[in-house]
Amino acid sequence: MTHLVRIEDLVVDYASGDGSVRALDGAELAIGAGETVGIVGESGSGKSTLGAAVGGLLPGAATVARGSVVVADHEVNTLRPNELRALRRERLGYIFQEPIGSLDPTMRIGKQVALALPGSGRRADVLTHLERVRLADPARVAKAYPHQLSGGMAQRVAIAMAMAREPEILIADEPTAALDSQIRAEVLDVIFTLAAEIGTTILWLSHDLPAVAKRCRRVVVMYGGRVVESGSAHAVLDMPWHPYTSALVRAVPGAVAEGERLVSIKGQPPVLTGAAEGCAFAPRCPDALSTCSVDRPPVVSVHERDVLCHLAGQQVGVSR
Ligand SMILES: Nc1ncnc2c1ncn2[C@@H]1O[C@H](COP(=O)(O)OP(=O)(O)OP(=O)(O)O)[C@@H](O)[C@H]1O
Repeated sequence: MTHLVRIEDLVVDYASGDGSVRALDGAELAIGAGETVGIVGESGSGKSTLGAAVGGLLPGAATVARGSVVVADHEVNTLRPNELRALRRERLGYIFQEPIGSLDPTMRIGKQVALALPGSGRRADVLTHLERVRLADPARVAKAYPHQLSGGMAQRVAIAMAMAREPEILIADEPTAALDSQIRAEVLDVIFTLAAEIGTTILWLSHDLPAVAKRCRRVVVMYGGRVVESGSAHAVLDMPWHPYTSALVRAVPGAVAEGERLVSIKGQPPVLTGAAEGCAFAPRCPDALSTCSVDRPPVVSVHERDVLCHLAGQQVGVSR
């Protein structure tokens, strides 16, 4: 299988006041065309950094210390600025958490959508694109300024713009986190339906495990800047092999039967300043062996699932 996105041994550091923070610590990921992928993990696990790295959108404070990001056969880290802009324009779409912030406050919506379209962006095309994201009264929306829209409407406009050129890959960084729960499902429906119609691959960075299980074929679990488990969303979330995935699943309300206590993951996720010595999850892992805090775990691949755990070989076929 040729991969649309291939990330190998990616290490990204952020310069900060007290030194540097390692956000990605040897992340590995390969994604095929047309996949729907949910990337999950606690805050600080590196999801946003990974998503930004795919489009060469890392902020100025970030340095790629090692590794490669190949998107549609282009090594993103070595592209010239104009090549990178072309890659983003032609092949990538981004949706962020704060829809209003991603729109220009001084420009009417219609004009902004027209600018996102290929060619001259005629009025009829603008209205068609606003209809595609199921906005009622597109003519009125086109005349509005961003501050006149609700959060859900603004996110639909942002989706229309991100999908205007029918991108090969859509990177959606917690696109519904700022919305009410009912609107969330509607916005996710719009994203996933449109992407399926166009054939766009989705990379959805999310905290919402049940929604990922429902909508994505594949799940990627991140911890301490590495992908610790990936595979079919149903298989991984129904029967996690990595102790971290297992803890994450048990921390979801609804994952436990009525009357049972919700298990929170004890301890805090790490803030790395360099390479983790062993497994970054070892200090919080109930099953850690002595080797876990000193040796970095290798990737174990079994039944189309990749697991980064010293125990993985023993977990095959075993529900945790
Ligand atoms: N601009 C920045 N400057 C310094 N450190 C940063 C910056 N952006 C991210 N980090 C740090 O890098 C690590 C990974 O952050 P990242 O935002 O990629 O994680 P995340 O999983 O997306 O978190 P969240 O779910 O909260 O968005 C964290 O320790 C974070 O504090």
